[in-house]
Amino acid sequence: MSARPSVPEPSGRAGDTPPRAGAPARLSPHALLSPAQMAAADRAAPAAGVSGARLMAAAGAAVAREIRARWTPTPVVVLCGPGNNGGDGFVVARLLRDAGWPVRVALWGGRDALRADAARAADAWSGPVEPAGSGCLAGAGLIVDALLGAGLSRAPDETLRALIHAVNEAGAPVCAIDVPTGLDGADGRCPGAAVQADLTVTFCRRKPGHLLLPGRALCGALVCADIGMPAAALERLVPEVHANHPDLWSDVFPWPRADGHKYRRGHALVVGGDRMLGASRLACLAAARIGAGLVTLATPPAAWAIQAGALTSVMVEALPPDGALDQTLADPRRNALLIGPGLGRAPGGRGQVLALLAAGRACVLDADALSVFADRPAALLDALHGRCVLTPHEGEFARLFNPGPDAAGTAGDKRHRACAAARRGGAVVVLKGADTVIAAPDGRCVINDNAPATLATAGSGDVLAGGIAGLLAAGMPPFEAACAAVWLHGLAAGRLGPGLLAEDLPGALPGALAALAGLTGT
Ligand SMILES: NC(=O)C1=CN([C@@H]2O[C@H](COP(=O)(O)OP(=O)(O)OC[C@H]3O[C@@H](n4cnc5c(N)ncnc54)[C@H](O)[C@@H]3O)[C@@H](O)[C@H]2O)[C@@H](O)CC1
Ligand SMILES: Nc1ncnc2c1ncn2[C@@H]1O[C@H](COP(=O)(O)OP(=O)(O)O)[C@@H](O)[C@H]1O
Ligand SMILES: [K+]
Repeated sequence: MSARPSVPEPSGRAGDTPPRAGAPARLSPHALLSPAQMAAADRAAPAAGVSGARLMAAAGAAVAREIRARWTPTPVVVLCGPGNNGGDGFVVARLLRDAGWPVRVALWGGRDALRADAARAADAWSGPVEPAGSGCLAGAGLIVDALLGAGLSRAPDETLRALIHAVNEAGAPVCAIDVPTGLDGADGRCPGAAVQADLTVTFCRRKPGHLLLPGRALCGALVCADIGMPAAALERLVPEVHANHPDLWSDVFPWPRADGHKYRRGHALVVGGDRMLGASRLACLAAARIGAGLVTLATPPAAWAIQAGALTSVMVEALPPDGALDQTLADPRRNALLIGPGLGRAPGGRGQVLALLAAGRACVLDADALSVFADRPAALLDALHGRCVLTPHEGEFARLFNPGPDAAGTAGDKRHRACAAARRGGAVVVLKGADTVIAAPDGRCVINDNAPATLATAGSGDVLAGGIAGLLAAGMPPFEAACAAVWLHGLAAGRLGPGLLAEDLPGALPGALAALAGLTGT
């Protein structure tokens, strides 16, 4: 197995490859840079030996290459804006024309607005430059969006909005340079209007807005091109967020050991309710498939016979009628706890959650284990500890963290809300969705991008919660366990394809684990 970076510390540089003596550290390829960080790298590049013009030439060449790899020659309209994004557009125009493509260029904003490298790139374009307006798109077989880059400084004004709408209504495929215009690369939001691209070519590193919705959906296919940014220009950047990838956590993945036995692989305890019985079963199966050596389902007595009849390798035990957990927690080898799937909102639920938290063991709280605290979130948040993982979807998250007297003050984009919630709770927060964000109380943050839309089906969250519990039982630290389970969950779903039911997911975990083993050389 090759040496891999670990997930970075918030204020450190872990996560990036250790430097050779005298050489700058290499920024993790999974780091997501803010537009401000990317701009700082652009500014630092010349002192590190690579001029802005060279970067722009490489950026334009990368875009032209990606276009030529996907489309056959067709009339292209390149829409250029007033900044360096527009400069990249002029380079693309020249390269495509040199390759024999029919190319027209339309400029949004006056030629005098172009500065430095962008002005020089415009000078190197010898063809005509039309004013950008809806008419300039007539006859386009492909539109190149070089209007604005990632650092949107304000919502598009009326003329830009009209241009964006014209692009989206032109009926031609769109290749966006760096980001679709109107999308804020920092957070994935688009205040006003944004270009809908089929292909987006960005440079050096992706930005959070490429992964977070709605940004991700606006990008179409995303390519991150190497444009020769010198390592020294990136060396001072401390990425605050990464894209989820095994490189971030595979070094602590709990593969079974040749000298192991089932107790070494951990014992996950799932506390179920007396309704929605399938939910806790799905969680148990996922916990066992992903790596726990033993799994026990503790169930209300009324559900015992059904659960015991439906499960084989998972042990099923009946709780006392009052739901007290002291007996079931008496065995300290039950080292990872899960409550929530199928719990329901019966009055005893809160007490059970607090009892599990009081045990101080690794613990996953999902679904109703979160919702039962909707009227008094502080009662839950104050009881959490550093080995807890919360797995809310947006609805459950809002119940706990919406601004209010108890709130974590979680306004803002999805990443910042998840991070604020993790800080407030002192626990790992997995804020689920197509762009699941995993945040740790120490500031680490990962965005997942491998989950297919077929996961939007009842019970898939129960499988995820069980997967996290299984990895916790097997000894993985909470943040890494959450990242790994989310990634494996997405991969398993992707491998199943259309028609997926939540009950298919545990059975698809072995294939996903095998793929992980192959990827990491385990
Ligand atoms: N990151 C890199 O490694 C490289 C980046 N390059 C390109 O440089 C771009 C960044 O260049 P710039 O910083 O000049 O950014 P832009 O090309 O996005 O232009 C910024 C200009 O647009 C204005 N603006 C921002 N939002 C606006 C709005 N809503 N309405 C009207 N005007 C608005 C700003 O005030 C500013 O004048 C990147 O997106 C990329 O395409 C490449 O040229 C070279 C390498
Ligand atoms: N459109 C989507 N694309 C990708 N993943 C999704 C999408 N919608 C939901 N998911 C994922 O599916 C799971 C759903 O969990 P949850 O909402 O708790 O459902 P349930 O309670 O039915 O199990 C989460 O892991 C979530 O991230
Ligand atoms: K653009």
